[in-house]
Amino acid sequence: MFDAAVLQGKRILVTGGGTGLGKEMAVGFAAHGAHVYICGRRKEVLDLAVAEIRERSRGQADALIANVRDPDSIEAMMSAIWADGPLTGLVNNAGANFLAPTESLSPRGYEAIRSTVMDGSFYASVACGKRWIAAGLPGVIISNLVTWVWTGSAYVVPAAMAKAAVHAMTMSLAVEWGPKGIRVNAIAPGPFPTEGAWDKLNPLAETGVGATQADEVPLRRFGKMDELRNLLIFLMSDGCSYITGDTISIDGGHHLAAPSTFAGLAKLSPADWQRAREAIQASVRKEKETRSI
Ligand SMILES: CCCCCCCCC/C=C/C(=O)SCCNC(=O)CCNC(=O)[C@H](O)C(C)(C)COP(=O)(O)OP(=O)(O)OC[C@H]1O[C@@H](n2cnc3c(N)ncnc32)[C@H](O)[C@@H]1OP(=O)(O)O
Ligand SMILES: NC(=O)C1=CN([C@@H]2O[C@H](COP(=O)(O)OP(=O)(O)OC[C@H]3O[C@@H](n4cnc5c(N)ncnc54)[C@H](OP(=O)(O)O)[C@@H]3O)[C@@H](O)[C@H]2O)C=CC1
Repeated sequence: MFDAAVLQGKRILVTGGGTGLGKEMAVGFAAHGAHVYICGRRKEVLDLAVAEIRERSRGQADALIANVRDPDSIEAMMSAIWADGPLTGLVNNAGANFLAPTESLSPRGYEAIRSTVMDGSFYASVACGKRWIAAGLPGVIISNLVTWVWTGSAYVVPAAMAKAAVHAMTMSLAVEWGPKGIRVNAIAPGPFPTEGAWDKLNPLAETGVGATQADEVPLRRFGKMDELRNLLIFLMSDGCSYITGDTISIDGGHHLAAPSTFAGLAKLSPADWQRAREAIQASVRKEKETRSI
């Protein structure tokens, strides 16, 4: 879909790029000419991921250990990267989440998710942004959100709240940093099964509902990693130079068919629809009989 050199010369950090969606994005960036950096909290996982990214992309990849919940750890990572040259792009991808009834969450449980998603995205964005601004360089920030920024979601309330905060950051920084040549966008994926997410969000047969079910997606399937890569490569490329401040869904229409909509009516037969129509019309007739004008 893209020229193999479309990201030549780019230097892109993907937080949480040692696993799941972040690793898949990193493969796409590196295969299209970028030097990718990934970070996370597990050295062995990162080392294996770097080897895999290099092999699958035939491109350049390096890893740094960093905890996005800790601003000092982010600063140390950025200093180490900048010592070899400035980044051109950042993907705020590191995330944390688990299913839990909200009334059961302790302050520490809430804090673990909020600090990873909201604080981590803020600290990493500012660490890059201040360096780009000081050097008069352009830059691109993309945050990996979820469609809950529009719909919310029960049983994952801290994650929905924190992602919504990063959605607000995206719109706000796009305006503040636009005049400095920094584009700030986000993506809102629907279900792309990964071990990390499914372990936390679909741990039992009984937890397989709506959010993690392919048959609730209008396109009737999960997302594919190539589809995710195509969007990320485009958003990161110079060809995307007039898009900023946007959060783009990539979910097969999932959030538009959310449980809060009438999506479940897909199961009605033509005979059911006929009975529904008769019932509605009967109600309208009854109301009409009592109209005064
Ligand atoms: C549209 C559809 C798209 C389809 C669906 C896809 C949706 C995508 C949206 C987002 C998805 C993701 O981010 S998926 C990414 C999933 N990957 C991850 O989560 C990786 C990172 N996760 C982690 O680091 C850990 O899992 C996490 C627990 C969050 C933090 O680890 P820590 O070591 O910091 O924390 P711990 O000390 O273990 O725990 C901190 C507190 O949290 C509490 N806690 C931990 N697990 C708990 C649980 N299950 N229920 C209640 N409370 C829990 C503990 O009791 C502690 O509180 P006290 O008892 O008070 O001390
Ligand atoms: N899979 C899906 O269907 C969807 C996923 N998303 C988003 O995609 C992103 C990736 O999720 P996914 O790949 O599925 O899940 P993973 O669990 O595989 O990815 C999460 C990554 O974040 C890293 N991470 C977590 N906490 C920290 C931290 N404090 N500092 C540094 N790195 C950290 C983890 O590494 P480590 O633990 O080693 O630090 C891990 O590599 C998340 O933001 C998620 O919300 C959005 C919508 C749908």
